[in-house]
Amino acid sequence: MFVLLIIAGLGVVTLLVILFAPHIRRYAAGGVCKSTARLDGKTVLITGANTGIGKETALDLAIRGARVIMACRDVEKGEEAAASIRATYSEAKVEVRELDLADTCSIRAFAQKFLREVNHLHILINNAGVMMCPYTKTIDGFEMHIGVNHLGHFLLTYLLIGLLKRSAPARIVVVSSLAHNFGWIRFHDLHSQGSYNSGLAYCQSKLANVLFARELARRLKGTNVTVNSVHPGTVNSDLTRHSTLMMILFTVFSVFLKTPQEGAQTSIYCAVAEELHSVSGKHFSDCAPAFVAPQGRSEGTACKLWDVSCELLGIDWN
Ligand SMILES: NC(=O)C1=CN([C@@H]2O[C@H](COP(=O)(O)OP(=O)(O)OC[C@H]3O[C@@H](n4cnc5c(N)ncnc54)[C@H](OP(=O)(O)O)[C@@H]3O)[C@@H](O)[C@H]2O)C=CC1
Ligand SMILES: CC1=C(/C=C/C(C)=C/C=C/C(C)=C/C=O)C(C)(C)CCC1
Repeated sequence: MFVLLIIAGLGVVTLLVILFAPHIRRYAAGGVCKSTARLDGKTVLITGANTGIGKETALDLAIRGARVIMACRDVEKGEEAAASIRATYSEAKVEVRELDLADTCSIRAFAQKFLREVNHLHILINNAGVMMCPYTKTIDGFEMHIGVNHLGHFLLTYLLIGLLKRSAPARIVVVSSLAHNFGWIRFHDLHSQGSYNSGLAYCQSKLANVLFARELARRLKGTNVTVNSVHPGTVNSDLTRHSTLMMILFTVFSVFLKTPQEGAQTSIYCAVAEELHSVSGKHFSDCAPAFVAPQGRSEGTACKLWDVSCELLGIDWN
């Protein structure tokens, strides 16, 4: 009897989901960037642009007329993505360059070539990310989440900040997550050598993204280079590739999740919206200002993280 009731309940829920699917989809899609701003003559750099949110961001900004440089660790995958963008929009000015954020030599080589060959950079989107991977270290010995999601982008931004300032007005968008709410910066064990939890390591790195954006905004005051962080929403992308459970959940509940195109809206909004021209150091979700957890608002933590990041990367960024 009990089993029959459960089966009947599940049946009713499934039927309701099917019936209301269009409404659920519309609600799940979240905010849309309504700006029609053109980017002709502007240069954009997007990390992790071969798939998911990064690829959709690249497509949108290319349609607005920008020259879009897609920084990808796998050039072959990057070229496939660029080809599919060109297939959608034949005039897209997209190009692929190799960048592995898990290797500081690759980041330095990328930046060196970039500075030699590209004269302007108006929009930098720090989008690439890994989530819940098994314990791994980057080439330089950093735990993978903090290494790629935070330190890799920190170094990249440091190397390109001069160009961004010279190209001002310029914008930096840091793709963080709601997951920053559940993170702490574990200064005593930043690389999780004592204990490792893949979920918490991801949350720590996403909190680091929020703190980096706020601290960088403070330091960039008066330069006409702004920086904001973003939560894209819960997006059905390859991000779940390291967690079978998340992959199953995201597939089963896909109707409730954003598509990568919907997930790209807030990044696009922060990159182009006219009303944000002088807004800096803020966090956005669904193309609107969003809540930042108390640990993401701590100036002391942001400052300490900045110093620790410089020390780990062997750079002097004041
Ligand atoms: N999907 C979601 O629900 C949410 C996503 N986010 C954030 O959005 C951003 C984009 O994620 P999403 O599009 O969903 O995920 P995807 O997994 O689809 O895309 C991640 C991108 O990052 C790239 N990447 C991973 N490691 C490296 C590296 N070492 N060097 C260079 N590039 C790398 C991937 O390249 P490759 O394909 O070669 O692995 C891929 O292009 C991430 O920062 C993520 O944390 C935040 C909240 C929710
Ligand atoms: C609990 C739960 C879900 C929600 C998952 C969420 C909310 C995931 C958020 C992931 C983020 C924010 C990742 C990147 O930063 C699903 C899948 C709807 C299925 C039903 C159970």
